[in-house]
Amino acid sequence: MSADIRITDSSLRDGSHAKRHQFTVAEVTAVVAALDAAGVPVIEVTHGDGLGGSSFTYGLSRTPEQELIKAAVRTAKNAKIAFLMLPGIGLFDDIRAAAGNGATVCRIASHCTEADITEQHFGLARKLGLETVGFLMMAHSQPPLALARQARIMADAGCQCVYVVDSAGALVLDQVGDRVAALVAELGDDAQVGFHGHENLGLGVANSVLAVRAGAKQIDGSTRRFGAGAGNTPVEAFVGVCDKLGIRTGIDFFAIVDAAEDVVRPVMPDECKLDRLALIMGYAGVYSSFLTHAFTLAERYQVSGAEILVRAGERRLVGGQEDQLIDIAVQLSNR
Ligand SMILES: CC[C@H](O)CC(=O)C(=O)O
Ligand SMILES: [Mn+2]
Repeated sequence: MSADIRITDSSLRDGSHAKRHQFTVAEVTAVVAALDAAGVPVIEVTHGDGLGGSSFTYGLSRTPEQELIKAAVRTAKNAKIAFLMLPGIGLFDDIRAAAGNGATVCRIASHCTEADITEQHFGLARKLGLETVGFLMMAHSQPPLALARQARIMADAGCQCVYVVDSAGALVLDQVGDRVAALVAELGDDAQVGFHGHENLGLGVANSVLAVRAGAKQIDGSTRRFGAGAGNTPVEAFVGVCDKLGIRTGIDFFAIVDAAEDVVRPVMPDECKLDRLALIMGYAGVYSSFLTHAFTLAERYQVSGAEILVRAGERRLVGGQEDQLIDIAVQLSNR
């Protein structure tokens, strides 16, 4: 069946944050088999913070991510396997290794004002024959035209689809449509536009529909919302909504619903909940992957996780500044 949009499932990458990076080969194999059978066209597999993310700062992986990528490639019959990398966390050699292990979609992420740090990485990925996707993270923090200018930098560097990434789950409805439309107008036929949503204000599906209406051709989600914060746009709900709206995804609704319940849920440590901390992240515009760090620090320093996140929002912290969460927790405990 041909599709109007392409969905990338990020459960095995964004979900890695919620899993504290403890995936096993058996879990990845089971999830990839189920998603592939349901018709998911692209499955992302990497440490939550991308290639090279396994570290004290971001959390050590249980299984080397290249082993997980190999298992995913071995298992998928039709789906392409994607990986994420953040320049400075991962290195060129990590991209080469992922390509050598059979991944074919290279997703390079930067904070949404810093697209120029991705230029060399897109160049390398294209040289290796990889399909390229760019992530403009924390997209709520910049207005549409500023984002579009950053998208142009990525497209000129060889990126084939630039994503508006709502890392904090802070964007609300038209704020998504306006940003996607600005990128579509800027990029024209030079690159597609995508949208990556988080559920922190409960809007992942609605925001993704507005992204499609504004011209997005690629949409991210995670089955059972298995992602950072309150999780990502739930793929199974989004597929059901698309079916009803006549937007073809190529994914079988009943098969993805079964995969969510029978295969993905058992791999998750807990449901990704729309609870107090997740809501605060969406409201205050805080990077979703800070959630597990806030939990750990709240316990270690006997302070409020909610207050850590509110202060992180006030400081306008971006991905990569996880160590400042420690500073906030220490200040709160000395108070
Ligand atoms: C650390 C990378 C980050 O989790 C990428 C992403 O999914 C987002 O910004 O939402
Ligand atoms: Mn995310």
